[in-house]
Formats: sequence, structure tokens, C-alpha cells
Amino acid sequence: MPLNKEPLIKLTQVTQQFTSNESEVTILNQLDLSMYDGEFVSVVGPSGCGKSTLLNLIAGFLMPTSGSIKMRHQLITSPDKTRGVVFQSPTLYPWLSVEQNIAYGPKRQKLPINEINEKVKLLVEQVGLIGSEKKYPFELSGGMKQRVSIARAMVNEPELLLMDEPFSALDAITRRNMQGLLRSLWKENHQSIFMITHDIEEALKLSTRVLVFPKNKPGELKEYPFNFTEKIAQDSTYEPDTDEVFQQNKLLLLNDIM
Ligand SMILES: Nc1ncnc2c1ncn2[C@@H]1O[C@H](COP(=O)(O)OP(=O)(O)OP(=O)(O)O)[C@@H](O)[C@H]1O
Repeated sequence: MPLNKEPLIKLTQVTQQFTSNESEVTILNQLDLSMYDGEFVSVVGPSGCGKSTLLNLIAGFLMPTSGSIKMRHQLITSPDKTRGVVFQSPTLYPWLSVEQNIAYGPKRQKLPINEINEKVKLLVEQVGLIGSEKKYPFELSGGMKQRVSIARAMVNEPELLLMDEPFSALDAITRRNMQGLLRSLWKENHQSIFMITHDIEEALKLSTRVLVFPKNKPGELKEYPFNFTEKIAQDSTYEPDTDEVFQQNKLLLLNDIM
């Protein structure tokens, strides 16, 4: 972890409690966490451990019970366009075409039309939707819809992309393709990414750091730095499924969670 750099995101002593059946439940307990520019951080953990809560706090959808969350020293108090969010189910406007969906944010910001067209063209290319620009959401597969969602989030050039189980509704092959796409976007655009996933392999294959909510320590986080994503990007012959180190780390994470 870079010690000499300023964090992009900094959580200090963040506690999140919710009321359930008239009693307080602590979901996150005095959590300290820093994330740096260019990192790809994944979060894994058992169902209900607080993964989405953590993402919602960083997005600004939720305020912590106590503690602070800052982005470049500024307290996060509401969602804004410096943090783009991609959800599990694509949230596209059904009456707008692919290119109109992507252009929606920049149009609202009243950016010059030439600039919007350029951004949309570049993103359509980057997410692999050339030829589908004029299609409407009902004409797209699940994977294509999620490609539009990612483009829609990235068109605003967010400093941080937050993804809540973005591929969990997709079939295995589409998912693998989307993982490759996301790795390329991360590398080409030097994008910082914070992703929640249920899939330990996905976390290991994509991230530079994995945060785990261990099963026996509710509210706490454990961290592991990894470099498999760089290996996969640089060496097309590298096969994690036959790499002993990869498999050992997978077991390590599984033991933490299950
Ligand atoms: N707004 C809320 N009010 C009350 N309880 C909440 C609220 N949001 C989340 N919770 C509770 O907090 C806990 C953590 O929820 P969260 O959605 O963060 O878990 P998760 O790890 O993302 O789960 P999953 O993997 O199943 O999606 C759950 O018990 C949930 O019911």
C-alpha cells in the first residue's frame, strides 16, 4: 500500500448501526480504511455482513452512525458525480437508446454536444457496443445492459467507480467476458474501483486488494493485497485455475468467510 500518497477515500472509526426488532445492531464497528488512486478493491463476506452498507456509505447514500468518510479530505455527505455507481440490476431508461442512455448524464450537465458525442463514441467502443448504439434496452442481453450501465457510470469520469455485485446476474461465459472488460477499463483509464462480490475467484482475479468480512468477527475487516489481475493482464497464457498460489489464496479467503 502506498505510504507516501494521500488516500482517495478515508474511513475513520466508522460505525454503522441499524435498529432491528427495537434493538440496535452493529453492522460496521469502528472501521478504519484507506483506498488509494488506481486501486481495484473488492469486498467479500457472508450474506448480510455489511458489504452493501459499506458501499452505500462511500457512495453517500447513507450517513454513518459515527465516524467520518472523506474523499480527498472532503467529508462525503451525499452522492455526487465523482463517485459513479453500478448496481447488480442495470438501471437504464427503457425509452432511451444505448447512446442516449450513455449521453443522459452529460446532457443534464449541459456539456457541449460535440464533447458528449465524443465521450459516448469512445465509451461505446471501450465497452464493446459498436453496432448497438441505436438499440433500446429491451433489445439487449443482460451482459449488454450491464455494459451500458458501466458506460453510463464512466461517462461522468468518476474518480471512483463503485460496483455492487455487477456481474452476479449474468451467466458464466458473459461474466468472464465482463471481468475481462472491467480489467481493461481499470487499466486503460487508470480507474479506481471498489467492487462488492459474492465470488471469491472474481475478487482474486480482478483486484489489487481484497477486503474480507470474516465470519467470526462481525463488523470488522481483514485485508489481503493480491497481484493476480496484473498477471492475467500481462500474460495471456497464465491460468489461475492451475496456479497453486492462486488456489491457496482462494482457500484462505474461503476459510475466513465460511
Ligand atoms: N436501512 C437499513 N435498515 C435496517 N437494517 C438494514 C438497513 N440496511 C441494511 N440493513 C441490515 O444490515 C445488514 C447488512 O446488510 P447489507 O445489505 O450491507 O449486507 P450484505 O453483506 O451486502 O448482504 P448480501 O451479501 O446478502 O447482499 C443486514 O442484516 C441488513 O438487514
